Amino acid sequence: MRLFLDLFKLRIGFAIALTALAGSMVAPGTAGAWPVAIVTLAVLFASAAAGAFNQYVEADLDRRMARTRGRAFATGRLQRGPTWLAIIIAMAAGATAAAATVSFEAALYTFLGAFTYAIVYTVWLKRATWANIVVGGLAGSFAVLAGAASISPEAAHAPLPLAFAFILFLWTPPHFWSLAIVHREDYAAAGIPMLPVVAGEARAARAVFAGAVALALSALLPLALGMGAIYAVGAIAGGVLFVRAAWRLAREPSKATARASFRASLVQLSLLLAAAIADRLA
Ligand code: HEM
Ligand SMILES: CC(C)=CCC/C(C)=C/CC/C(C)=C/COP(=O)(O)OP(=O)(O)O
Repeated sequence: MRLFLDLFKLRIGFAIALTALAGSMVAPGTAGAWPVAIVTLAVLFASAAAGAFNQYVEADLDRRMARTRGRAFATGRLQRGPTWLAIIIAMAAGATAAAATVSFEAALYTFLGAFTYAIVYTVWLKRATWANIVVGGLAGSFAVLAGAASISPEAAHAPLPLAFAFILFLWTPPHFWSLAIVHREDYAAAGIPMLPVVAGEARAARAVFAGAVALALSALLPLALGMGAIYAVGAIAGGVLFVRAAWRLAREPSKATARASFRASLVQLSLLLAAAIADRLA
């Protein structure tokens, strides 16, 4: 069970699936429960495939980092080879095909989300530039658009889904840079140019703070586009929480303040997505 959760990064998968569900809820129009359920599950499976692919490709890196040393491909508990590659590709293809039964756009964005994480971020950018995560953040944006496309092809490009896609894009860098400060030595040892490694802890901490402020402000944008009071409470509470944690990190960069900022990013996103869904159900 533990192996399964870790191999497919299922906790992250559930967050991505919740993101897609929120995308479908804020999209204009209504559809049956089926298309929404199919696309939400397709995003979960596509994310699982991309997460397993990431570990398949990074077995060498994972062995050099304390946090990831115990992963199945890194320890050799699972053998790298054609069988696992086939399973991973089949999962991604199956997820994209399932989304295609709903609409071309739903399939396109599900595919692009997994492709951005698995290929653009993991293979092309992660080892090459500190901006890896800025581009990689588009993966979360695609989850929003995939969810919105479960309502109708045009719904994915309506103002509210686009606003939430933008919010996810802004969310990812301060989310990840907080954690990268905690594990800076790990990334340095593995030779990965994450921001705290190339720019130092203090500048990375200031970037987290600036990112959290931009995020908290952008989270207000949906209020101008029709979201109501329930969303306002979740977006403002989450924003205040994350900005406060990021401020403490910027003032006093340390592993403890960075860990608190990472946790605050997860609470902020959960509050924002849950509030968006509740607002639409109310
Ligand atoms: C390319 C962009 C991203 C990067 C590089 C990134 C990086 C990370 C890392 C390194 C962890 C540590 C978890 C582990 O040990 O596996 C993590 C945790 C987490 N991330 Fe992200 N993340 C990204 C995007 C996202 C997105 C878009 C979401 C959700 C919408 C998300 C949700 C989460 C959650 C829920 C956790 C906690 C999981 C746990 O406790 O195991 N992340 N992230
Ligand atoms: C629409 C759709 C299917 C979207 C899926 C996108 C997705 C799963 C994004 C998550 C990105 C992520 C968990 C990165 C982990 O970083 P890392 O792999 O560098 O972390 P590590 O050091 O723990 O391996």
